Parts: sequence; structure tokens; C-alpha cells
Amino acid sequence: MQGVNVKSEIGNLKKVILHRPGDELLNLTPNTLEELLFDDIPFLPVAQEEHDAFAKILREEGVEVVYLEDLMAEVLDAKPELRRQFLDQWIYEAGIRTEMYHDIITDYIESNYADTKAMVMKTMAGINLQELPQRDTHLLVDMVSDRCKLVCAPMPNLYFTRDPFAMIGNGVSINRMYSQTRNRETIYGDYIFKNHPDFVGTPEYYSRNDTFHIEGGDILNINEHVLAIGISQRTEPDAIDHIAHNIFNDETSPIDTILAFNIPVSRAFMHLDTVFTQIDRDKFTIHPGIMGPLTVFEITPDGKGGTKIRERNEDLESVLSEYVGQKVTLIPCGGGDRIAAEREQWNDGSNTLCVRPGTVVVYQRNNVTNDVLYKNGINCLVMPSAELSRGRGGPRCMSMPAWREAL
Ligand SMILES: NC(=O)NCCC[C@H](N)C(=O)O
Repeated sequence: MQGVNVKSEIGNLKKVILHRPGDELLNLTPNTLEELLFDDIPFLPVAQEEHDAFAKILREEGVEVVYLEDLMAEVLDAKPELRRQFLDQWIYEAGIRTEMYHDIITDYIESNYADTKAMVMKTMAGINLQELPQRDTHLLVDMVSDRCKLVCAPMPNLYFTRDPFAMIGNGVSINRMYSQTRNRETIYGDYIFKNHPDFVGTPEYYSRNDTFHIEGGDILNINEHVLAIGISQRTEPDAIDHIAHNIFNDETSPIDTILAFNIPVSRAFMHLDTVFTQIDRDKFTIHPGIMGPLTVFEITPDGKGGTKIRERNEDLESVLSEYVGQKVTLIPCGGGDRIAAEREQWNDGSNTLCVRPGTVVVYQRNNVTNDVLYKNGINCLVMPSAELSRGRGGPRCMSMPAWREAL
């Protein structure tokens, strides 16, 4: 499969990009949790087992699973001239500004990580000062620095492949992320989309060098013509204006309507996909906190190269029913039980990955919500979730579909 094709949230899933969590999780410490957007430290071996179970479920459903780290290694193996350029960029974006440290880190990587995939994984994991050869640098900073400090921070959120880039129809948005810790994740997507033979040539609707933030968890493909984007803690309205302009000006894109959903700016509502996800032609799981009226902006082309915007204040059910083209049912996380809803929402009960209409991957721990889904005729593929859930993302967040069949 060359290129990408994602024109819905529910079409038969054929190809998905994942990242198997690695040593980056070992570099999470209590002091850095907040900055690195985690609430606890997952136990890596179990997190990896859970992730492998996720990949197995998807393969058993006929989905081709490709890993971000493999795609990146393939790019660098096919074009060795990019290896040094990538390392220089990665070191710079890790905040290393002195030539001396740049050289120390480059030497360390080049002499210990000759294998490309191991090198890629190391850039994701981060580097502790202690790992580097002790040198008398004659720098005050080195005399007073803690030898245990991280010189290159880890990227523990990489297993949420949904966010750093996002497929929109046959195009991609390479995102500028809200947080410094996640912004470096987009380097991998940038290299892959510019160089990997399976993805090169994909129209790019947003660039990591653009000014405003936008994250993949806020981008939902409703159908071939309609795209939903959350205005959230992570996605700024200016970014939506910009991406709308680029999408409407791509003659190959059939998208003619962008719905910007104004959702509360808080960690509980982080992205649009923590608020609702589509699970069937006429069914969505939702965060119960979003059931009242909502402001939605309908953005369409004005026919003169610009856009026009209509503001609507309606409930989610009527807005989604109109654009999906049939009456939809919203299934609240936790059923009607407020405590179960809050508990399961905390573990992403409404964040499911649809592999075909009516079949979704869910976290085992959200058993109350999963029961409600069964009762609504949904086939739940249950994955273990004790450790992965500590990063505050569910099966949708942990996956980036690259190809879905037409409905
Ligand atoms: N799409 C998503 O909702 N992704 C979850 C991202 C969780 C991650 N710890 C973050 O705060 O960015």
C-alpha cells in the first residue's frame, strides 16, 4: 500500500502505525512526570506485553501493523546521508547548544549504536549524563551538575502514535505539538513522510514548522467530505484556520466541511478523541461531561480561496446525526453510573479503536463501559491495560491508522 487512505473512523482497518514502548519509560521519574505528561510510571515489561497483545489483536483482525521505529530505521538505512542530519537535529531539539556536547553525544551514539534501529530507539529513550564518557570539560556547569541528570530527555509519549501526525483522507498533518516534550516526537513523522517509499508524496496539510499547535487526537475523519477537529488544550483555533485553508486548496481532497468543536480546556478533555470516538455507522462513545450544548463552528470554502464560518450551539447528538447522515446514538462512558463514569473516563473508557463498523478495541479495565457497549451490539476486542493506561491514552491514542477501506 503506497500513501495513506483514511476517510472515516470506522472503515475496515488495513494498516496501522504503532510504537512499542521502550526504554523511554525507564527514564520517567516522579519529578519529571508532570512535565512529561504522565501520571504514574508504567512497569515496562508488562507495558510491552500489553502492547504486544494490542498488536496481536489487530493482526488477527487482518490489520498490517507497522512500527514507527522500523519505518524510521528503514528511512535512515536507505539514505545513510540522512543519519547525521537526523542526529544533529535531534541533538539540537533536545536542547544541546554547545559544540562540545554536540560532539560528545554524537561520538557516544555513533560508537555504541551502529545498528540503525538501536540508534533510533536510543534517541527515543534519552541519554543520562552518567552514560557519557567522563571528560574534563573545564566547564563550571559540569562541576556543579548532578551526574544523574538527563542530558537528552526521553519521549515517553511516543506510544501514543495518534498525536504527532495525523492522516486526513489521502493527506497528512505533521503536527506542531502543544508541549515541548512532545514536539520532538514529530521529527520521526517528518522524516518518514518526506523519505519513506511507502509514504513519500503524501500531501502535507500542516508542517511541524508552522506556528500554532495542533495534535492528532483532535482530528477525526467523519467521512470523505467532513473532518472534525477539536479546539482544545492541545489545538489552537489559528491552526484549524490554517489547515482548513490548506485542505480546501488541495484539489485532490473531497473534504468540503470542517467542524471545529470547542471543548473545555482541561486535562480531562485533553483531545477531541478523549471526548468521543466513533464505533459504528450510527454509534459513538462519549465522555458524559460533554452532553450539554456545545459550540461547533462549521467551516466551508467561500469559493474565492478563503473560508466562511457558521457558528452553531447545539447538542452533540444533533450535530453528529446531521453530518453522519443518520440518527446517531451516543453511549456514555460508565453507563449511567457517575462514579464508574469518572473512574473509567480517567482510563480512557470512551477512547476506542474501531477496526470495522461495530468492532472496537477496548481496555479491559473499563468493564462497566464495555458491558454497555456489548448491550448496544458492539463487538469489543479486549486488551490488557494495567500499565499502558498510566500514560492517559486509550486504544485510539495508541494507534495511527494509515489505511482504511471505503465504507
Ligand atoms: N489522543 C490522545 O488523547 N492521546 C493521549 C496522550 C496522552 C499523553 N500523556 C499526553 O498527555 O499527551
